[in-house]
Amino acid sequence: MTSPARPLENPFSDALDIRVTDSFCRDGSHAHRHQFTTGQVRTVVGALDAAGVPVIEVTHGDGLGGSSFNYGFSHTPEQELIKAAVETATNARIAFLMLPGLGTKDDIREARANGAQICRIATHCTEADVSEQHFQLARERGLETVGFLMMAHSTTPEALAKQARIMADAGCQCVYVVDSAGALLMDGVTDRVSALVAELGDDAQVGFHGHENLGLGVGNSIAAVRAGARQIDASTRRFGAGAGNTPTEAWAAVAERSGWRTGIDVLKIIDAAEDEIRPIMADECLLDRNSLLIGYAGLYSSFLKHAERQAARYGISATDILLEAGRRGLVGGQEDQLIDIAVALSAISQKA
Ligand SMILES: CC[C@H](O)CC(=O)C(=O)O
Ligand SMILES: [Mn+2]
Repeated sequence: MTSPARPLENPFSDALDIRVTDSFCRDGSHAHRHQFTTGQVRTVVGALDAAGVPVIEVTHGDGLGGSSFNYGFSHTPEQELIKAAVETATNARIAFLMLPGLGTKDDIREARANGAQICRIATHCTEADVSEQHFQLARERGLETVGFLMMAHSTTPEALAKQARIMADAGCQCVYVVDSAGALLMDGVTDRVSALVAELGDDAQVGFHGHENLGLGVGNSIAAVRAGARQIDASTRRFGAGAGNTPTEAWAAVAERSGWRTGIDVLKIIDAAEDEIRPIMADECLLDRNSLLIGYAGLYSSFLKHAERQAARYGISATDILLEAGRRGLVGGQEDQLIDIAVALSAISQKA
C-alpha cells in the first residue's frame, strides 16, 4: 500500500510502550480447525515480523498438547510449527501457550529446545495454583513468562488479583486478564486490570487478551492500557475463537493515534492482513448470532466450533447447544459436555 499522509499522533497522551502479541497462529487456529501447515506459519510469521510485530504466538488453538480427540487434531505437530516460526522470524520473539494438564513440562522443554522464547501458561481464573511448577520450570530454562487468567469476567477484580499474585510469586512476569468469553464491558476491564496493577506493582506487568463477541476487543484494550496494562494480545484480521480477537491492524492504528508505541508499521500490517492472512482462511471470523450469544452469555469462545460441529452431527441447532452450555455454566476443558448436550437435545427432538 502506498502511504497517504500519516495521521498525526496524539500530542496529549503519554508515549507508552505497549507490547503486542499476535495470536493468529494460536487463537486463530480455532478458526482454521487447527489445520495450519508449516508453509502457512512461515508466510504469516514472515509478514508479521516484517511489519514489526514484536511477539508471535504459535501453538494448537488450545495450547501445547491440545491436539486430541477432545479439542481437535492438528494438521502439523505444533513443535514443527514452532520450529518453522523460529526459523522465519528475524526480530519477533516466538511464544507458545500451554494449559497445565493438556500440555506437560516435557512440552515446555521441547518448545524451548525448538527456539521459542516466551512461555504462556493459562489456567481458569480461579485455579492459578496449577501453574506454579510450570512457571518455575520456564524461568529455570530462561524463558520469559506470561500467565493467562481465563474467563476473567466470571470472578471479581479482587479475587482475580489474588490469583495474579499466585502466578507472580511462582515466577510469572506478566499476568493477563483474559476475556475468554468476550463478555467484559469496558468498566469491567478497567476494574480488573486496575486491581492486578495495584496487587502486582513492580513484581509483574499486566496484560489484556480480548475477544470480539460483543464487538469490544479494541475498546476494551484501550481501557486496559488506560488502567495500566502494558501488554496487549491481538490477532491479525481478528482471527481467533468465537468472533475472534482484537484485530492487530486496528489495534496498531489505534495505538499510534493514541501516541502509544507498538513498533508495528500500520500500513504494513494492514497489507499483511489483507494480502497474506486473509487468503489462508476459508471464512472470515464473524460477529454473528452464535458468537454474539457467546459474549452475551459469557461462554468460552472456543465452544463455538465445537457446538457447530455437534449441531451438524446430531441435526440440531448450535444456538440451543450454546444456550444449554450457558445454563450448565461450562468452562474451558468441558468441551466433551457439548457432545452430551447435543445427544440429549437430539433425543428430545426425536421424541417431539
Ligand atoms: C487455550 C486456552 C484458551 O483458548 C486461551 C485463550 O485464548 C482464551 O481463554 O481466550
Ligand atoms: Mn482467546
